[in-house]
Amino acid sequence: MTGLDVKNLSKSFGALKVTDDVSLRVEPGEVHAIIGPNGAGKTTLISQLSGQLASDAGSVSIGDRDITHLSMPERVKLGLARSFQITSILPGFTALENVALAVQARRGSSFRFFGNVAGEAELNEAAMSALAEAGLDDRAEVLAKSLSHGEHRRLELAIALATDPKVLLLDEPLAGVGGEDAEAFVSRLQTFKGRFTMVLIEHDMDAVFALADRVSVLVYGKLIATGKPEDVRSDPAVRAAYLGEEEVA
Ligand SMILES: Nc1ncnc2c1ncn2[C@@H]1O[C@H](COP(=O)(O)OP(=O)(O)OP(=O)(O)O)[C@@H](O)[C@H]1O
Repeated sequence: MTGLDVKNLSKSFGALKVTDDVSLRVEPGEVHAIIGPNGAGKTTLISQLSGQLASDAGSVSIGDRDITHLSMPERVKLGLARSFQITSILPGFTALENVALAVQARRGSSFRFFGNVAGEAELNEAAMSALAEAGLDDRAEVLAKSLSHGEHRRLELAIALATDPKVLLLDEPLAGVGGEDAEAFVSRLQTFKGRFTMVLIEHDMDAVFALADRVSVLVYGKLIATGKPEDVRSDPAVRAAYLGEEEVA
């Protein structure tokens, strides 16, 4: 199992310091949630971890490998996957074809377009297994553009799983997913616990408290607390800065 080490990471947009000297150790196998009010810098931080956004300062390591200067595809090959923006879904292709492309990308084979991909039984088998893990195998032949919002989310998860992640970055997986679908999605994510490390950004506090081993709280780009969910929930500084605000709302 592989952990993630984040040291003194910062990013500014113009005069706005969006992440400010963030240091964080995500233990191997842990589900680590990052919570915080709107605009706190959570998505920016995930983008810095995934390599979509270059940091102004600081370092990121996966296991003992420093990946600070690696591109996103290089990070994916080392096992750091981001759902849900790792690959944009191709609406005119089936769920299976979308996942098959991710399998192919992981294997580092050149980006051959369809015809070849659909014909490769072994590739399809790996893609089907990722689809099944995301609960979407019965929709394998459906065009991505015909999937519901909840199914899209599951397709994005399947695409991330197809890269065989060691560390999975989940950026608001429940956004726009409601009710029973959300509960089913949380249960699905729970089945991945212990298989790989997860960093989760999520506004749905029920999901956070159901999934996270530890929680870090980001406010105005700074981490103000890290700890077990129950400790963070009762931390006065956190309540004042964030959770209290939700209750008032
Ligand atoms: N590319 C960019 N250029 C300029 N400002 C940006 C850019 N990306 C983000 N910001 C600003 O940085 C701040 C943090 O944004 P970010 O999306 O990281 O926050 P967040 O915690 O994920 O918010 P939310 O919970 O609302 O998704 C915001 O004020 C946002 O407007």
